[in-house]
Amino acid sequence: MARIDFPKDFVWGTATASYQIEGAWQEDGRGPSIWDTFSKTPGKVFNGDNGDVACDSYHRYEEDIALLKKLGVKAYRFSIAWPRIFPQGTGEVNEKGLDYYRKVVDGLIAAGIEPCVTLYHWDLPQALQDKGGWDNRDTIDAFVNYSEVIFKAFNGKIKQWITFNETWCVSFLSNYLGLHAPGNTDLQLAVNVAHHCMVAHGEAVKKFRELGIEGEIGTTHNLYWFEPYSTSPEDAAAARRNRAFNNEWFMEPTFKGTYPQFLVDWFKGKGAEVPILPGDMETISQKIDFIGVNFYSGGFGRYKKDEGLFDCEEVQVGFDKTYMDWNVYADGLYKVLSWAHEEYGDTPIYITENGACYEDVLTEDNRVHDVLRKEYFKKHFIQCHRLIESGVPLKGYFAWSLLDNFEWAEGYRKRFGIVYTNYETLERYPKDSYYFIQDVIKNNGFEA
Ligand SMILES: CO[C@H](O)c1c[n+]2c([nH]1)[C@H](O)[C@@H](O)[C@H](O)[C@H]2CO
Repeated sequence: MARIDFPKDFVWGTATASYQIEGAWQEDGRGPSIWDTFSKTPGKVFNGDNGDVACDSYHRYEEDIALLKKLGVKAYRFSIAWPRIFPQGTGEVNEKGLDYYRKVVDGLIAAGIEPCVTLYHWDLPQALQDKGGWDNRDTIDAFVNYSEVIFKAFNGKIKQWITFNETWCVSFLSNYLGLHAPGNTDLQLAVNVAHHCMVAHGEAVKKFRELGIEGEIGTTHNLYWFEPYSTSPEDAAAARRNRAFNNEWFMEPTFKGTYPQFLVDWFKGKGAEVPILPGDMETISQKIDFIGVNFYSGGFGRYKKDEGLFDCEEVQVGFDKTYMDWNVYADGLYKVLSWAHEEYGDTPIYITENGACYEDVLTEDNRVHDVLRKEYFKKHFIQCHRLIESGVPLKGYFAWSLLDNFEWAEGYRKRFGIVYTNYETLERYPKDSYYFIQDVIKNNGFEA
């Protein structure tokens, strides 16, 4: 058995998001978000599930903080619900909304846990969507206004700031594939949304710097490792398009201030062009202090004419699968972050999400023996260690997720938590994976 030891300043954490855990959807002045609308649109979410109650963390946040403290994490990543702060997206600040997050942040700090806050994890105020949402450039200013209120309210308390969670999901998953809120299926619209979200990210970074807010700011992109099935040029080109759709389309603007030209041309051929205004690319590529990467899986693809958006079909090569039918491809984590480091330089990296969904069974004595999830984490921790040993500036890891929670279009049937949530009683029960991670954090390593 080989000993795997992490640097003493390595940040172990877990992650959640507002709409997925808070519930209290109409409490204390919260306005409706696009996920309230989408989840209550018949056929959009499994079983008609919605976030009205979720894990009720709005009322049970102290239980969550106690679980985090017992777990031994150094940091906790959560998101702030814009509709709690500005029920109509802009206008007057809803102080009661801010009060909730003041209690969470103060509770975390009292427990010795660093709050790491995502400003936008998909719950756009519906009132802004009614005016075009991210397709409307006015939403950029609304986001900066909202961000400024949060920056000022928590300056000195929150030290790690993430502007957006997964602009790929906000744009292509939600506005081209139509699987997430608001559920559009238009490529040009999705390209507009992606661009405007990245401009909004850059404008928020500028505001953060202008205000002299303490701490570090970055953004989180979901990176997917995707390789050609064969060495044929057709497979290589097809796989590169598919990978770039997820990775380069967002990382290039963020770090190089340009879009990958081969994909710009490809989208142009599909009738979609990027609505760049003068100054946009400089704004998007504002220097950031870290990059958050969400990694779950990867795969192989080959050329197949007229298959999907990129003439590319995924090829099954025998990976084990999670309950989301995602490949368990831990080496992909090493490959994608090595690639990102090589391509985009030495900006510190945090894995802001990594985890797995399996069919969990709660035993009579309220235990969950989630062997497969433990194995998933162990495999990915080893790859984290390989990355650190290889000189990649990997500074921390946030397990997704602290709790079983509202898994978007999959509703509550898909569980990612290291803590089991009983949705009838809202009781929380740590799973075996929780105790595994607790031990890894305590020893800052493990026997591989
Ligand atoms: C392809 O996976 C994505 O990177 C991804 C996976 N996940 C995410 N993004 C979101 O950030 C979370 O809100 C989800 O709950 C979580 C699990 O589905």
